[in-house]
Amino acid sequence: MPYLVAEELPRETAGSRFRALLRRPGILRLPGTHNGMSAIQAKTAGFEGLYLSGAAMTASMGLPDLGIITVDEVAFFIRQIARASGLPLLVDGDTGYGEALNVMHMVRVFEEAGAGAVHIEDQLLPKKCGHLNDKKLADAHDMAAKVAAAAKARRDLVILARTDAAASEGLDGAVARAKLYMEAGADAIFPEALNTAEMFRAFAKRMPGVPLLANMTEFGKTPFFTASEFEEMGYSMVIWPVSSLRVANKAQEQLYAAIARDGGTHKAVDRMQTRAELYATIGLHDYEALDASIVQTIIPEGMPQRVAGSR
Ligand SMILES: C[C@](O)(C(=O)O)[C@H](CC(=O)O)C(=O)O
Repeated sequence: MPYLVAEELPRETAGSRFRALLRRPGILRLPGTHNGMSAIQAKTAGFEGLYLSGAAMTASMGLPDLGIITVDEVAFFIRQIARASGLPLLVDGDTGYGEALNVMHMVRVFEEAGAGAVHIEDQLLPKKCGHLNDKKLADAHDMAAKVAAAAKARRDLVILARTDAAASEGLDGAVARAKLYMEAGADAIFPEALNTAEMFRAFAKRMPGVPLLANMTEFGKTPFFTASEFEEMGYSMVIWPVSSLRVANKAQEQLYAAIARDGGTHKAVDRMQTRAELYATIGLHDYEALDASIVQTIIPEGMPQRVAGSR
């Protein structure tokens, strides 16, 4: 049903619904959804929580993932995904868009926009995809201050601290940072760009009792593991951050090439979501039925009728 009907809206905040998912047994599977449409499609496939990737969001805007977009631009994406799906969403908060006060502002804006969780990372700007080389790391205590600021600003939002330290400081450095960030108030840890099963296992073993997130991004440093394999290695959440956008982008690229080549879309039609499928996905008829029911029922009697042309 449309998000417009109050009684259809979730009563609990997105943060507490995200926590509830996290408390359940089994790994929490969070596919990346780069807009409202993909969020609906992921929900239809059975997912109960979603991920909003900085890489996918910026790429969909035709921009690189260097931390150059703004909090309000991200809020626009959060709102459409939360609204269209009604599901709790983990949002990529990059480096928090600045220092402590900026992080607090980000947390408030994201939470008000409908996010259930956020992750912030210990890179310096311009930040990079965690699977690239030569990342510049923030001082661990400066990052801990950001985590503390985030924890102070949130109501229910789940705070994940991401550490990009494994590449430059090794597993010991990543573990030491993760422990510091937990002491500063993080709820969970995202160890970025681990590259072997041994590394994933060793990290989890050294962080007992701490919810951990695994990033199954393609074309990066992490070899392919399934959700069950990550669970077995000690992880409580897994994201496939950019996959939906990668697939959509490839399909679009082929479409434009087909129009340029064939002078029309006629050869691409069998690869399109049909009009009927599109309307069914967004629930057009539910919105129309809602409008019809309101127009039918809400006609106050005894109200003076406006005569056409009168003011
Ligand atoms: C998780 C990530 O931060 C993202 O923006 O989704 C990226 C994903 C990617 O670039 O593949 C990352 O730094 O891993």
